[in-house]
Amino acid sequence: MIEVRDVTKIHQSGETEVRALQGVSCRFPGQTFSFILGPSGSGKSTLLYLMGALDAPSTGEIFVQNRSLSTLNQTERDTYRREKVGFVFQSFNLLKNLNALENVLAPYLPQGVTAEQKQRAEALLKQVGLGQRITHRPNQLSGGEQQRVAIARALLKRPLLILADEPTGELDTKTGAEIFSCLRDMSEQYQTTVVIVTHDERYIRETDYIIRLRDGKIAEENATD
Ligand SMILES: Nc1ncnc2c1ncn2[C@@H]1O[C@H](COP(=O)(O)OP(=O)(O)OP(=O)(O)O)[C@@H](O)[C@H]1O
Repeated sequence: MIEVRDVTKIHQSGETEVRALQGVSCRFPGQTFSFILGPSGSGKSTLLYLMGALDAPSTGEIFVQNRSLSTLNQTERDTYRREKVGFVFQSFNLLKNLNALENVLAPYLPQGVTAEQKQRAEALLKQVGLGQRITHRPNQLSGGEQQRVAIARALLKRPLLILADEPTGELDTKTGAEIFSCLRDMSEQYQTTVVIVTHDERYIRETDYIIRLRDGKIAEENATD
C-alpha cells in the first residue's frame, strides 16, 4: 500500500546540507504492523514524515495506494494528512484544557461534533481501556493513558495509515509494551496499516515488517513471519 521509491531527502541547515535519506526504497503492504528501526540521526523520523506528507522528498517518490504523493496539489495533500493519516507522537500532543473525550474529538470541535462522532470517540476510548477516564484531563492521566487518548484520536478519522514517532519514548518498559499491544490490537480491529519509528529494540516481537536504517540508507528489510 505504501511504496517508497528511491527517496533522498536533503535538509538545508543554514549553509550546510544534511543528507537525511539517500536512495531509500521500501514497501509497507496494507494492513501490516511495521517498525522503522535505527540509531539516532539515521533518518527514521524523516522517512515517517515523508510518508505522512508532512514534508516532501528531495528526489524519489512515495506512493500511497498507487498514487504518488508528489502529484497531489496542496489541497489534496492537506486532505490526505487530515483524513487518511493518524499521527501518534512521543509527547502525546494533547490539549491540556480538554478532557480525554474532547481531545479525541479535538480535530472536529471547530466545525461541530456529530452525535455519531461522539459515540465513536466514547467507544474508542473504551476500546483503548479508558472507559472510566473519559472526563479526565491530561494532567489527571498517566503517560500511558495519555498515549491511549492520542491513539483513540488518531483512529477516530478511520485512517488508512497510523504513523507513530517514538510512541513509547516517554514511557517505562511495561507501559511501552502495553502501548505497542494497544496499537497492534487497534490495527487489527480497524485494519489499519501502522508504521512505528523506534530505536527501542525491546518491542519488536510480533511485528510484520522491520526496516532498519543506518546513515540514511536501508541497512536491513525483513518480513518477520
Ligand atoms: N529540519 C531539519 N533540518 C536540518 N537537519 C535535519 C532536520 N530534520 C532532521 N535533520 C537531520 O537529518 C538527520 C536525520 O534525522 P531524523 O530525525 O530523521 O533521524 P532519526 O533517526 O529519527 O533520529 P532520532 O532517533 O534521534 O529521532 C539528522 O542528521 C538530523 O540532524
